Amino acid sequence: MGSESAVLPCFDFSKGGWGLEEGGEGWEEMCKRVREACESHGTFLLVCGDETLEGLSSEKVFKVVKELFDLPSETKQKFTNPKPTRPYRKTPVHENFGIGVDDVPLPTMIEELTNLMWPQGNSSFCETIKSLGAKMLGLNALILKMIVAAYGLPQHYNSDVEEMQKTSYLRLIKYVVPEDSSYDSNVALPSHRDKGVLTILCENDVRGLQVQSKTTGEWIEIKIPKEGFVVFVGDVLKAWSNGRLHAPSHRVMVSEERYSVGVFALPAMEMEIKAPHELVDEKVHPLCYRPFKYDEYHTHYLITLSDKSLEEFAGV
Ligand SMILES: O=C(O)CCC(=O)C(=O)O
Ligand SMILES: [Fe+2]
Repeated sequence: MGSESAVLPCFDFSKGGWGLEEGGEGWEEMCKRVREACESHGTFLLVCGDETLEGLSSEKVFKVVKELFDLPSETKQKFTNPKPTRPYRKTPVHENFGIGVDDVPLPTMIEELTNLMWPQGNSSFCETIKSLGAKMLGLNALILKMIVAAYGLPQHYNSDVEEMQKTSYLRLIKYVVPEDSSYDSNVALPSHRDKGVLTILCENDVRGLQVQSKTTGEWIEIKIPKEGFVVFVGDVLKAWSNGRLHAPSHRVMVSEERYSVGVFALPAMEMEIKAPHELVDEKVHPLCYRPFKYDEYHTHYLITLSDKSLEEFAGV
C-alpha cells in the first residue's frame, strides 16, 4: 500500500496545456488518452489551472465549504433534501450534504441551501459553489463526449451522454477523525465502486483518497492536483461501455480533518443502460451486461449494498 499517485495518468486541461475545446487542436489525441486511462485504471487526474478555473482557487472553495460545516448542527439539519438518499447526514466519521434533485437545476438547489443555512444571505458561498458545480458538471459532460469520440461512435450517441447526466448532483463532504476510541480504524469511507456514470472530485490540501489498482490490487494514494480534480468511472458507464471501461474500487482513509466536493453524473431513472452495438462483437467483446433500467439497478443496489451488484444484477 502507499504507492504515489504519480502512477495514475494526469492530463493537463489548462489553457496552456491541451486546452478544453471540443474539436480543437489535440482533441483527438486527448480523447484517446482519456479513453485509455478509463480502460486501464478507471481513474485519472486533471490539472485545470487558474485560467480554466476562472479564479476558483482551492483556498476560495474550501473556505466556503468549511463555513458551511462550521454552522451549528441544528442549522445543518434543516437541510432535508426531498431525495431521501441526499439530505444532510452525519456519522461519526463524516458529514455530507447531497445537493441535487431530479428536474431541479443545481444552481436553484444551491440557492435554496444557502437561504436555508444563512437567511441573511451568503453570496460568496452561493456564487463559489454554483461556479464550481457548473465547472464540474461541464467537465463530466466533456469527458463523456471524449469517450464517445474515442470509441469512434456516431454522434447520435451524444444523446446517451446527455441522458447519462440527467440526475447529476453535487456532494460536499467533511471527514473527521472519530473522537470515540472504539473506532480503531481510520477508514472514513469504506471501499466501494461508484454506482453512477462518472464522478469528479476535488479536495482541500489533506490527502486520504485511495484507489485500488486494476492490475495489482494494491491501494494507490491519490493526490488530487491543487487546481484540479480526480475522475472515476462508475458502474453505469462500465456497463454502457460493455465492460471496456473499468469502475475502480476506492476508499477514504483519514488521520486529520479533510474536505472534498464531488459531482456525480447519474442517468435519468428511466434510462435504459445498453451498450452501443458498435462496442459488442461475438469474439473479442461479447455482451457483458444485459440492458437494464437505471432505476432497477439503483433499487437493487440499495437492497444488496454489494460492491459486485452490477455483475450480480446484469452480468451475462
Ligand atoms: O471524498 C472523497 O474523496 C471520495 C468520495 C467518494 O468516493 C464518494 O462519495 O463516492
Ligand atoms: Fe466514490
